[in-house]
Amino acid sequence: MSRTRNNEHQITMDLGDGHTVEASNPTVDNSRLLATVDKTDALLEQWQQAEWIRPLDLGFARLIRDLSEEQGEPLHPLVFLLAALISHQVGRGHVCIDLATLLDDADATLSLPPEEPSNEAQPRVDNLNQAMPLDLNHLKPADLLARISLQDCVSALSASFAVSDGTRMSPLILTEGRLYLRRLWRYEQRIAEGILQRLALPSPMAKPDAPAARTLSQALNTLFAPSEDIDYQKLACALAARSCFSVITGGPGTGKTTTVVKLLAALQAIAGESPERAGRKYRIRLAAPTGKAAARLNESIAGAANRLPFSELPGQVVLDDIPTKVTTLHRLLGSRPDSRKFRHNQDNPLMVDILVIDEASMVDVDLMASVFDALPAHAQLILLGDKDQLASVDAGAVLGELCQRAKAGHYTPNTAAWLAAITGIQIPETLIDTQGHALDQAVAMLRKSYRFGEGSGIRAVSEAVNGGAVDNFMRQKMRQAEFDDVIWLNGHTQKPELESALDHICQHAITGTPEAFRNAGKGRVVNGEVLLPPVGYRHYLEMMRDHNLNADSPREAWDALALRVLNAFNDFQILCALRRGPWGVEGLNDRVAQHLLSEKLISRTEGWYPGRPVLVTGNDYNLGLMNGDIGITFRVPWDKTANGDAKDTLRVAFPSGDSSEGIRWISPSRLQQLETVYAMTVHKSQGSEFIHTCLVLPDRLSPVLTKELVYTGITRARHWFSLITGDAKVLQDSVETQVVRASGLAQRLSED
Ligand SMILES: Nc1ncnc2c1ncn2[C@@H]1O[C@H](COP(=O)(O)OP(=O)(O)OP(=O)(O)O)[C@@H](O)[C@H]1O
Repeated sequence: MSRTRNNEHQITMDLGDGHTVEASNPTVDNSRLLATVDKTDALLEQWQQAEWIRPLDLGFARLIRDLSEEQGEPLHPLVFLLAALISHQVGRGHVCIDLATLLDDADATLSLPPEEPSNEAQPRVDNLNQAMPLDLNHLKPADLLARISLQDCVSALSASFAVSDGTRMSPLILTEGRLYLRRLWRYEQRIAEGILQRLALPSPMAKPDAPAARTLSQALNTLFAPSEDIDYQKLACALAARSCFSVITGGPGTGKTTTVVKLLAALQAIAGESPERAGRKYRIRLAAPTGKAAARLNESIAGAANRLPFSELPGQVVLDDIPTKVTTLHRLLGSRPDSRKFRHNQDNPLMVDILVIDEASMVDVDLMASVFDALPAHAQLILLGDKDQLASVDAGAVLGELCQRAKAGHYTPNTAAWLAAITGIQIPETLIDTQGHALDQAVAMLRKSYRFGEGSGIRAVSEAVNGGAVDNFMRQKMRQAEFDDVIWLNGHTQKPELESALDHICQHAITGTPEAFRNAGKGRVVNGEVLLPPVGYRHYLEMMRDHNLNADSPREAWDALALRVLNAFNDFQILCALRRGPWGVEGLNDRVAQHLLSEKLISRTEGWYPGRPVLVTGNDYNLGLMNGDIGITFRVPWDKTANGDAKDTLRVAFPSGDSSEGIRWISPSRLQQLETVYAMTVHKSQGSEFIHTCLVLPDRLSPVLTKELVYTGITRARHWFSLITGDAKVLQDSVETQVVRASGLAQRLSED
């Protein structure tokens, strides 16, 4: 098979059987490529060689073909194609293919051809070049599907043995114009059932004069001081207390943790007052999708619980009634090595009355379905998260979908009246909708940020990004360092020269460039806390170098040093949109290491060396390490030579992860899945927070560059944020691109 390029818009493809077809021209009939499965297979083989689709995608289509043939039913070529495409889409995070959207704009829906390598699952341009050295132009999906109608797809799929509407076993499911892999369709179904079942449970607080409702009202009035403004935290507590399923969403620092702690106190007050429970409090568990997110919630929840006015609450609530230990979801559900199945499921449910999941935007459909499987039918589920963040790495965007209508409220007049009775707050007319769905009544949005002060650029810029436009005024303020906490380091240069821009990033990584911030970052006070100016990696490396511990020092002293260094490493983090290329994690990790070496802050750049920071990239249950954990390599004098003298050896220090201040020291040779982490992808940074983040945007647009990615990158910064761009235009172009993951969950839930 060969391809020749005729002109900008036309490619002739020789299928090797005397047929040629022309591509990229909608007037040309390409349906011959869909004439037989072999022809479609030949085309997909091309796409696979060019790394447009994965071997897995083509393999899946072939498996469907073989299964059909075994049934004596040859597969329709269109079904063969769609089987490969649904597998491709699932690899990109979609739960299904919406056929109408696909036919409307196949290239955009499938992100084919890939503009740029975007993540692990997508091709490398260098590989692409090797695989297709002569001609990178392929017949595109849009060309192939130009004359295919929705009816063609539905007819071919419906007639296939491999496809059903779910009422019989089949590997593919077609429902309401959406094509699913059976597995994902089941996940979505289990999630929808779990939510709808809980939304339908009658609430003992439904009537404002019911005893439980009166206790709730009393508890909320104790927990929340009267306020002139609408207190959305109090409203969120009321809504979430009333329903067996609820979502509380809000941006950084809007008080999700503060609110949930008060909510749990109110629920325990209700349990304490309830005659049926005879004083028995609820069994509550707290979980987060990653170890890092769990550790962060651990830290903040204990503080918030300590501030509760226990003595004034009804129901004799005490501090011990509020759990402060947060576990990872995998640990909670009882993950088993080498198995997708968890120990807790319908047959062995969790012993829990209330489960709170923080950072729920990171939970994919697979894991969320497992949560519903493991929850007893009566158990209340509360999801917390920021709906505007990047969706989960794997398929689905559960939180985003559940919160699609959150901003506009859609509370029914009944809900509004109930809220007024319980909280004394009249919600704005704009949030009331006589047609509100059951789910809307259980979703609360926190609308005020308490973490960032009025002058905060992190707040202003992240809100602008969320709104889809960083306007001239905002860009100018970033360039001129007019915000207290944000700078755009090379914002004055539209398209900086590559080498100097990359060196600029490395210099910034060493010092944090405090002088570029307003007042050189000095004298900032946030919520009563005096902040230190921003720092870079020099800070933690000098802390490591300047210690005076030796072989006689107790292990606790080494632990304390490691903890200080790990905390200091958290003071700065480069975040990249891309993994590969000079602007990506791989290129920048190497380059930053070279700069640190030339500054004599590290001793080498390859292999293991003191100061090397590493990110764990897969769960290791034997070592107790979770994907996302960060460790730092130390030289420690703990081994002995043959004659008993102290001998230096390398160990990687990880926080113990159990909310204690302990450290786990692990020998580098035992660590399997990890990478150096001077630079980290924004995807990997989800659930983490750093004092100062530097977001690096590359010199051209790629499919990963979206509003959600930029928003997530900015909101990882607690106190300081810096931006470096390879092309100033990429900022706005990214912000104008939004991720829409195909899924049917929202529709299923609106059909209640
Ligand atoms: N109603 C409030 N009044 C004053 N300060 C508040 C209020 N709610 C929260 N805060 C403060 O704002 C900060 C952020 O609150 P919290 O940690 O609860 O927010 P969050 O939404 O969970 O943050 P994150 O983005 O880290 O998940 C904390 O210092 C908290 O004490």
